[in-house]
Amino acid sequence: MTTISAIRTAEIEPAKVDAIVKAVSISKRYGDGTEALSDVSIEFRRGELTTLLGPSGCGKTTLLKIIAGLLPPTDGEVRVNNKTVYGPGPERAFVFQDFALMPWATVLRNVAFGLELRGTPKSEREDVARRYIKSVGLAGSEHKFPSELSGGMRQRAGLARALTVNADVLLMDEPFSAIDEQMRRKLQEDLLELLREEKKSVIFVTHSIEEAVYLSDQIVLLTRNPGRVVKSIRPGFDRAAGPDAVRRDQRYLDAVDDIWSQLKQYLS
Ligand SMILES: Nc1ncnc2c1ncn2[C@@H]1O[C@H](COP(=O)(O)OP(=O)(O)OP(=O)(O)O)[C@@H](O)[C@H]1O
Repeated sequence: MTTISAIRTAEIEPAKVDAIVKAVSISKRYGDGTEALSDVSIEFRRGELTTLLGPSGCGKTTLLKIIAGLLPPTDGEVRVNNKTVYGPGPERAFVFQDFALMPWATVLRNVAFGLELRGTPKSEREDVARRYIKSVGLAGSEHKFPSELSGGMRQRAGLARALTVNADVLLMDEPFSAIDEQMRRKLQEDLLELLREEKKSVIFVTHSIEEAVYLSDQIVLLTRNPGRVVKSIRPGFDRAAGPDAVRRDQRYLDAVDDIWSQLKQYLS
C-alpha cells in the first residue's frame, strides 16, 4: 500500500533531467590574461531552448564556441550525450551572428555546404537543402547570391544550413540581432515551429530580455569579470495561447521584470 509519506517523497523528488549538453566547471582564460569564464556549470536539456543572457563581455560567445568545440576550455569540460567534446562534431551546428554565408555561392550551395563538407553526393545534398530552404520560407531564392538577399533572408539561409546537417544541437549566436522588429518576430515564430517539428535542442545567445523570455524553456543569467552563472530561470508559461497573448501574460511580464532587476545591478 502506498503511504502518504511515500507519495510526498515521490512528488518532491526531482525528475531525472535528460541533459544533451553539459558544461562542467568551465573556466576560460585567454592568452592576454582575460578571464572570460570562471567555473561555469550548466545543463542543457534535450529538446529545449536555453538562452545565455548577460551584459556584454560576460562570456556568452566564448561559452558557445567552447560547446561547439571551436575553442578549448582552460579548465572543465563539455559533454554532449555524455561524451567529452574535443572539437567540432556532427551533432552540433553553429549559426553565426554574421550568418557566415559564402558570398560567391548561391543559397542552394551555401545551404548544402555542411553536407558537401561531409562528402554527401551532389543530388542528395541538394534535395535535402531544397527541403530546408522551403521550410524556412526561402523557396524561389535557391539561385540567388547572399548579396541579393535581405538581412532576414540571409538569416533564414544560415538557419537552413544548420538544419540541413541534421545536428541535434543548434548553437545560435545572436541570430536575430541585425534584423528589424517585424522580421525578428516572424523568425522567432518560425524557430519555435521548427523546434516543435524537428525536436532540436538549442543554445541561444541574445541581448534581448524579451526575446530570451519569449523563446526560452531555460534562461541562464551570466555576469562578467569573470563570466559566472548568476541564476537559472525557467519561465514555464504555455505558448499555445499564441504570441500576442503570451506577451500580455503576467508570468511573461514578471519574468522580464525579474531578469531586468537581476541584470541591472551588473551594468554599472
Ligand atoms: N580572442 C580573445 N582574446 C582575448 N580576450 C577575448 C577574446 N575573445 C573574447 N575575449 C574577452 O573575453 C570576454 C568575454 O567575451 P565574449 O565575446 O565571450 O563575451 P560576450 O558575452 O559574448 O560579449 P557580447 O555580448 O559583447 O558579444 C571579454 O572580456 C572579451 O573581451
